[in-house]
Amino acid sequence: MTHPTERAIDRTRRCASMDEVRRHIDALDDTLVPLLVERGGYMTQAATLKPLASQVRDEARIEDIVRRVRARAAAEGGEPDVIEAIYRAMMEAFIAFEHREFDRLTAEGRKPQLQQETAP
Ligand SMILES: C=C(O[C@@H]1C=C(C(=O)O)C=C[C@H]1O)C(=O)O
Repeated sequence: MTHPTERAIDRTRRCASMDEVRRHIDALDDTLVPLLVERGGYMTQAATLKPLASQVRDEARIEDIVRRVRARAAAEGGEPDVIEAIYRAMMEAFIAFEHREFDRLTAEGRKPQLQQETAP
């Protein structure tokens, strides 16, 4: 259980101007974007490992992630509905990227072939 003083919401600084607000937002985006890029790298890995394009979108996994991040948002003093909306939009963008990666890797012949495709 997260200690109340360790919640993310409690790290938000009180600002006296919009300039200050935006400086804090820019600094957080400098942390967030590299993490999102790193997360995207796993879409390429997933595209390599999934044998079928129909496996790129995994509804059960999406709902597991939504459940998990909603709970984490609440524990951090945030809004579960806001975090869910961000995550659903992010995962749609990543699924589209994973489909592009799946197609690219297939075209480049860098995906392991399915058993039935390699059988004589
Ligand atoms: C990375 C995966 O592929 C897709 C992308 C997901 C994500 O962005 O977390 C989740 C589920 C899948 O629809 C996966 O199956 O885990």
